[in-house]
Amino acid sequence: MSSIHGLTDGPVDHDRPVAEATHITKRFGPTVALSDAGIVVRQGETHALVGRNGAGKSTLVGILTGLQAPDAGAVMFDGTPAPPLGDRDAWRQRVACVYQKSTIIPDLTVAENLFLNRHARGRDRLIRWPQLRRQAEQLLAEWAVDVDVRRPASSLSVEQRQFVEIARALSFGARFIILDEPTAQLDAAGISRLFERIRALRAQGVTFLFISHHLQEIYEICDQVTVFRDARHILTAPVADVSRQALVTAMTGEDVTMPDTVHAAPADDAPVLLTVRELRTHSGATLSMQARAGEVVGIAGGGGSGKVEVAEAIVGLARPAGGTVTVDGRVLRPGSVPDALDAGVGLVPQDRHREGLVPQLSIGENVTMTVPHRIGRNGLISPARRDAFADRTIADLAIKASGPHVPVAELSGGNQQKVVMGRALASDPKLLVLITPTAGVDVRSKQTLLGVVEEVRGRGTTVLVVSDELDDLRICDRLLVMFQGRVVAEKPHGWSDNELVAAMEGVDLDHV
Ligand SMILES: Nc1ncnc2c1ncn2[C@@H]1O[C@H](COP(=O)(O)OP(=O)(O)OP(=O)(O)O)[C@@H](O)[C@H]1O
Repeated sequence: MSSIHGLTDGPVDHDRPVAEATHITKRFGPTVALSDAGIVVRQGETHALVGRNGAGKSTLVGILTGLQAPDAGAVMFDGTPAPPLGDRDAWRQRVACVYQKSTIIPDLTVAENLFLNRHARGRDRLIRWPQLRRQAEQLLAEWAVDVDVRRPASSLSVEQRQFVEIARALSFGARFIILDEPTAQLDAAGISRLFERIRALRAQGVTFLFISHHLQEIYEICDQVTVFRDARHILTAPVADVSRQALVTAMTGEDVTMPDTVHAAPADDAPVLLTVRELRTHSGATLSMQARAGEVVGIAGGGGSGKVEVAEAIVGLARPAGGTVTVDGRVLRPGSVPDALDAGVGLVPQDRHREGLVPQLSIGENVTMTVPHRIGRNGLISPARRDAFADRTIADLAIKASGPHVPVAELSGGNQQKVVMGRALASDPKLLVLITPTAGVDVRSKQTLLGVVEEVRGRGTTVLVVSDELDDLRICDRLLVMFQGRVVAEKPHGWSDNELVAAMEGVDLDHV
């Protein structure tokens, strides 16, 4: 196995480029994902890469990590040309990317994941388990990661998994780490712990490329920012020199001012559409609530609050331990998504990779999957009607794609999320349940998606927004704030960000 390295010898040289990609062009069929674009990341900095969905960020990451070859251009590490694509070990010593989607193997222990394919073996070629475990413990201790290496990787929280992946990258010798939307699934406390870790490693000379759609995070943790737009490099500058407005303008190419959300509350006499009675999840979270037609209700809460579990129980993604859900007078069959869909529920699940989409199928097939009756008759689907339906979705949600036939797998992450939303809306649902709907979605697209909510509620749809994102929650008429499995506060529209954040952390500002 390779030895466990200490950190870079000598002082950090802030002028030294650790990674450089120059004049990169990359095409996928007719799509130009990168056009003569590039980036220079210097030692010890935390460099933000931002851009709208489909701007080319993930494509650049694929090229910087040697998973994809550019059609033109070059990659250098520490001033020397990148290794050949096939030499994975050499790439691993230079760069690693921690993705939103885990790359560790759930059925293996943490120790096995850390030393996958570099097991300590004796002369008899047998794996030395005690030695392997000790090495894993030593490695995590070196990077101050407090995780029991005997645990199966599947039992790690997102935060622990990311720390393990960072430690694994460092153990290969890489001192340049790409974090691809690392905060997307973390709560506020998890984000501050991640940032502390980044700061500590940066002080030791580790360089980060940080991809995020949360611009405030970039101001908090990054020194430099690079903006890509439509496959091109637009600017690179110190974060301190770029205002938020200038950043958004660079990303969108237009001078945009964020409109104030117009808030239209539902009529007082609107009928109750959703009743959740003593719903109990297997993890012990409980919820009782009602929502009226046209009402937008938020279920807010941090990680471990139980908000996602109760939402999944409402829509049938998880079987509840008890309680009932009634939609427009119909009691839903517990744990049955088909029954919920049939009763008029539209759903944006938390994990689009697992529950959301069939990646090999086209946009058209995905958005019309739950509404075959809308695009055909007697079991025969009309491709023309399907295309027309999908074209409308593409236009309404500003999905960046050349047409309805494009397989969803070829879309950027944020655009995939919009397809999930399109599918949820396809049935004109009576109840729309959105679980962290804007994860991975760029600033402008967020406005589009949240604008759609405003529109459907105008047509009488009840919307449940399940999130810890203040932007998502701001559109709600009222919020139920969950903490440790219980609703601890209810807030009518007009709450302050501070009181909401405090309530999500379990602190009631009225009583401190
Ligand atoms: N394997 C592929 N096949 C075809 N097109 C692709 C493929 N991967 C990416 N693209 C296209 O390349 C363009 C850039 O996509 P990329 O994933 O790099 O964007 P991104 O900036 O990471 O977006 P997001 O913020 O949504 O993740 C998009 O138009 C996308 O549809």
